[in-house]
Amino acid sequence: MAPQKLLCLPSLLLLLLTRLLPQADTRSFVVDRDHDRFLLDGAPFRYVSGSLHYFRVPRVLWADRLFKMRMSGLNAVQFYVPWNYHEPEPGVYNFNANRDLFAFLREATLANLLVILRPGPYICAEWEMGGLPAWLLRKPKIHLRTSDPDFLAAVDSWLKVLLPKIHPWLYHNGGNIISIQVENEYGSYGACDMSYMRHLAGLFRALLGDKILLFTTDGPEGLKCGSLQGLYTTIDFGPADNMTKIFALLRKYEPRGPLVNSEYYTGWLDYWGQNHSTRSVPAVTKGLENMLKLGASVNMYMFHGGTNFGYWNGADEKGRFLPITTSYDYDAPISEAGDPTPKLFAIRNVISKFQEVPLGPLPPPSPKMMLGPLSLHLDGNLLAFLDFLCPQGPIHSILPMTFEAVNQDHGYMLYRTYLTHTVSEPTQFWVPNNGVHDRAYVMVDGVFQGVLERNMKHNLFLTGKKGAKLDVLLENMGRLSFGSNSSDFKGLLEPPILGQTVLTQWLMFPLKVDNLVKWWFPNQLLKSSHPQTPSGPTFYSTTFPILDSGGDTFLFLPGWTKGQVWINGFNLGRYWTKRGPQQTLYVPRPLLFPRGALNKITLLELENVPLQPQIQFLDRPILSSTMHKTYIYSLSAESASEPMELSGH
Ligand SMILES: CCCCNC(=S)N1C[C@H](O)[C@@H](O)[C@@H](O)[C@H]1CO
Repeated sequence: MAPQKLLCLPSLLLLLLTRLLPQADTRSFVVDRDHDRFLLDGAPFRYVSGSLHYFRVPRVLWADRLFKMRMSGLNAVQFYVPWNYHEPEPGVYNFNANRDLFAFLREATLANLLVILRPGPYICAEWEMGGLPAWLLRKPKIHLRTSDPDFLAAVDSWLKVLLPKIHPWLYHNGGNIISIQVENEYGSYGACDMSYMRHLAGLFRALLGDKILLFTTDGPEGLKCGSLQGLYTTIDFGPADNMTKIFALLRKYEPRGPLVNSEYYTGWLDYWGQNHSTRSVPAVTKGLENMLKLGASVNMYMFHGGTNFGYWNGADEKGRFLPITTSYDYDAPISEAGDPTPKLFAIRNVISKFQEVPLGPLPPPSPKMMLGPLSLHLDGNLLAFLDFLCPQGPIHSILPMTFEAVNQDHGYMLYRTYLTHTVSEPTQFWVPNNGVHDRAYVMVDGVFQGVLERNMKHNLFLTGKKGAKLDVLLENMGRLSFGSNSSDFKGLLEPPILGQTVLTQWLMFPLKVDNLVKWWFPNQLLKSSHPQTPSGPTFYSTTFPILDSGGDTFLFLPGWTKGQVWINGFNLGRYWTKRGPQQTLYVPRPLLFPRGALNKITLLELENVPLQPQIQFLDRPILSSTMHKTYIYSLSAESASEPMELSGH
């Protein structure tokens, strides 16, 4: 509990606590270089930690997840602080509700977990732009993660708000934060700008004082540019890596002091369109045991992955642009739905060989709910709602502008132009220099024509009369979170070409889809909207009650193609049934209204809907299959029976 909170306790309890708790002035967490170990309050200490990202778990579930981590035998929790989650606009800060970092710190204290904090400012984490706010790119020439004055000015302004708030939570001040990481795997970034790292180290030291342990984390190949005199050097690697070789390399940078693996990978991330990643239990536990035998301190990345709700997923570029999936299950010891897995029990068993594990059972898996199939009704094509999606009206420019140039950070923007001449023969429509960032849904006079995608060869041929409306809906699939030295601008980065004609004179409509879905569909519009053929960007919805007490559930969208889902106004994230490997979206029980009230689900389908626009809620996730067929799970009392194949899709 933060020190200032102690003061509101009844005086007798306060007196008792101050007798029991080590006094702030005797609290310490230091490196003992004589014996290659940490000391906590003067006693030898080794942390066995796990990563849990509060920004990927609804606040109401934080205590549950942290309790399970403690019961697994962990004595610390490690997490990042995403800058873009807390400063949505320059100078505007949000530490409320699901973004209440300090409530999470309190929950970690109550779970008797120490904290290893990683405030970046860059965090990677498969998070949108690696945690950096997209508004930085409103200065297009900014050089991220360097001593570029524009970048440093924004970093200083943010850290001068965040770090003073963190100060009271430092362990020696009575809080639970034992160490703080500066930047993140800086050695993996091409810039290698040491004045930037020195600037950060100086700022952290100035704002946090000289007692807190500051450290860096890098992969083996990044130690040269990622480590810095005065910051304790730690490393990250996974079960398949050669621990002996890597720790020997680390010793070149930290000849004395405890060995630390700050990210021991228990699983791995998933990309849309790639196979689901897993790491085997024996491999993970063997590597963990070997490190603990060496006396190393270890943080398991991830211990609980959670979900990339909304538009928060990031992306990687490995030959081509690869957006991260909505699920961040990570094949972690605690599943995306918060359930203990066999991997957790195996890890708990290893930890018990080295230190006390709390007595008592792990909570069982949470209750799960099945529901449906539910039929959705057509609300109307996206274009029918344009005035409500862009109430301030369009921005005009001869050439198309990026999302960042019109202050639109996430989601969708509509680009509109008019044909200056009739195109009677099918004519190729394309964007030079791979300029579609990231997916474009093309319509002529409201009729869906097809899709263009970043890094993908798409041939799209159009016809249209002079004066016809050419609409291009651009989807931002999430900004690069790793590696790229260049900024990941979104939108139409080049003017599209139709045949031999460069198309100019564009209207840009930044779309506030969440506001429309969250607050209201204009009911009078629903009656008057003339639902065209249900293809292209289209809204569907329905309402439904849950049965008995309900439970966690997994939204299954058989036959749908790709889009976004909201439940009771909460942006659940992206689905891409057609591409996989994720086929279901995790729906935490607290998002649903109790029995007797009606829940509302809204879909924005971007391409094509199934012949029967139905959805289902299953009692289990499907994270590793690319469905080329349409399945409907026949409902049965005990659980989803084998899927019944309906039709090819
Ligand atoms: C495929 C390259 C991914 C780069 N990220 C790597 S190596 N990782 C290290 C990084 O520090 C962490 O934030 C996570 O991003 C993790 C992968 O889950």
